[in-house]
Amino acid sequence: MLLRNPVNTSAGCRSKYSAKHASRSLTTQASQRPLYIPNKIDDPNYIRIFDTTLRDGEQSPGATMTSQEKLDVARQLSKLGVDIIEAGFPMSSPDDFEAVYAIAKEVGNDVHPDGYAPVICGLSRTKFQDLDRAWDAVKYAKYPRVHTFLATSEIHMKYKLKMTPQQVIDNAVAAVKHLRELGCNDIEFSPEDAGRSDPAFLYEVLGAVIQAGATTLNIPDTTGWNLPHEFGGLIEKLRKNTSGADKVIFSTHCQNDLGLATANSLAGALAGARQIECTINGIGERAGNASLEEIVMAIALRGDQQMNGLRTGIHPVHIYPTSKMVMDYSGMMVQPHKAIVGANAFAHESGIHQDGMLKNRNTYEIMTPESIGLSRNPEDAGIVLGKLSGRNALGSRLKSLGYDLSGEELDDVFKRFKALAEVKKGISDEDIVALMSDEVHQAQTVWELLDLQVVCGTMGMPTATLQMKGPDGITRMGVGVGTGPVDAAYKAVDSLVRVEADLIDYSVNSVSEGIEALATTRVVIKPAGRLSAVSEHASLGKVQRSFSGQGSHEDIVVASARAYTHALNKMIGWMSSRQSSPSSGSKTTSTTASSVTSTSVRNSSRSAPATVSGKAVAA
Ligand SMILES: CC(=O)SCCNC(=O)CCNC(=O)[C@H](O)C(C)(C)COP(=O)(O)OP(=O)(O)OC[C@H]1O[C@@H](n2cnc3c(N)ncnc32)[C@H](O)[C@@H]1OP(=O)(O)O
Ligand SMILES: CC(C)C(=O)C(=O)O
Ligand SMILES: [Mg+2]
Repeated sequence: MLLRNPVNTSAGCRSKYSAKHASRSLTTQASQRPLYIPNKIDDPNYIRIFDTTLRDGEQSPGATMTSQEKLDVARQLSKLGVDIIEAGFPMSSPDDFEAVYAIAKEVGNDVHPDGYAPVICGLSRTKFQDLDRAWDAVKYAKYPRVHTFLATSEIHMKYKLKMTPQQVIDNAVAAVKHLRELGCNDIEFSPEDAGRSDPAFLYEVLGAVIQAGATTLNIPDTTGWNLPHEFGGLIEKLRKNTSGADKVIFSTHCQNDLGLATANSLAGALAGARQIECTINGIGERAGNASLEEIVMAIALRGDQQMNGLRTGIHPVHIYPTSKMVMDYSGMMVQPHKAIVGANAFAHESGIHQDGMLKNRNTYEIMTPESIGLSRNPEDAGIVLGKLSGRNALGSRLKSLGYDLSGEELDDVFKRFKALAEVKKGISDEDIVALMSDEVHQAQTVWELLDLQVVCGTMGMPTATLQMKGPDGITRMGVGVGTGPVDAAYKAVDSLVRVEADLIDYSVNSVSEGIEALATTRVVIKPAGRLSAVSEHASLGKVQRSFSGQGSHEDIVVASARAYTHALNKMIGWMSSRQSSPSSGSKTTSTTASSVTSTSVRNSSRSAPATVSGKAVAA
């Protein structure tokens, strides 16, 4: 239940959904928002953005939000600058009534310094009881609106409503008149399933509701059936043939069943619609609705050139924080390649694109991430290193990590980078640093893992027993008890090898498919202790020391133990070379390949969660 007098949050208050960057060029659009008059807009190029995330968006299966969450989203939509917030369907439940009511009272009266306050709208069937409830929920807003609808397609009238076309006209007109009698002067009417309705019948229904007092006519393509030219054509025909069309605003409401919701909405706007109904992240019934961020950015970026100067009052810099909030609250995560707000929308993985991005960001980005409120490290240009990356991208990342390489040196690291990227999906900075360490010291076999047996399950602590051949050629047996099977195996290795190491990174990839897939495990370790982590290299200067190891096996624990042993061997080899080098002096630890049995074991990161393809698992 919501408080009747919710605390008003100040516009300047920062939360985790606040935009970190301001976009100069794109925010100025919003400053000339025309004065709100329900049935007309003084600027012929101005498109009203009607956000229905809290109504149609909430109709996405599983996306219901609490009334408190709806209020938070409404506040955020007001920051974003949407013209109309459809806050819910008040008749649907007491909780939804309360949410719409609270949003109307608070957000609907939060007048911004430029005079803007969002219109707060509630949806209603044509039944008087619903209409009364909707009006009661919104009427305290500065600009209240009720949106009523009735289906007009043959199939809906006949099978769903069981009404004749004349009954549909009569009910629609009665609903609009009833709203007028209640004192509502901002009335939206939707002929549901207009996209599959007979246009001639639509002229009749729409003409009748205009006469009864409707101010906005919303044309829903309820089943996402229309193609862009078809939907644009429908808007054009309706504007031309409906009596009184010039006295109202036409609106689009496009569902996304064929993935055409954004294209259809823009086609509608080009044909004269001046309100677009959409949702954050495109959530909504079935395949969703037209996505607000796509529409707004298409108009912001191409409105001048391709849409005769169309514009909106949205502040794009709040798009990303709003998208994130809606994902968090609704539980509906967008796919990585979702336009504008997907995780990959500003990421570049292939070498040719990365090279272009490093030379000029306009080569592959049509907007900046900052313009939609997404912060990105300015140095990395969204570059994600992987199997398809090239030398320029790797060189640039190395540079940002402190290694200035070119020519043969870069070629060398690049070869090993490609080999690693074949088996590991995400290449982290730790991996790159380890590759550099690998270059300055290649592994030699000091300790060899011969056999490993792990006992684990829900009864008792996981225990590992193993056999390893040491630097002296003698085979020894080690035992370890750990929090998980991998931890136990590492403790067993430690019990024999006895060097101080911190585990920095652990990852597992399966390199073949199926239940018997081969697991490739990769670990990155560094010598424990501050001094031993850095040394000088003739051509590279100061080099951060870390050592990677890789191991493959059908058994993930064996693969992990092999990887760890491999990394330890590299580290031991490096330590012994430091000890024998006259320049290494006091920086080296006392541990060498020949003294490994006398040093104590410390591994501060061992209990940290390890990752399997990016997800946390107990090692
Ligand atoms: C295209 C759209 O997105 S439309 C909006 C869809 N959103 C929702 O439905 C969410 C909210 N809905 C609800 O909570 C419930 O459906 C309620 C409270 C509105 C109605 O619940 P109930 O009274 O139990 O009816 P129920 O949902 O089972 O059936 C809908 C009834 O409304 C009728 N109806 C459908 N649309 C309309 C309309 N626009 N105007 C009048 N009646 C309508 C149907 O014909 C059906 O009537 P019947 O009971 O005589 O057969
Ligand atoms: C209520 C109406 C506008 C709707 O959501 C639809 O037809 O898709
Ligand atoms: Mg809809």
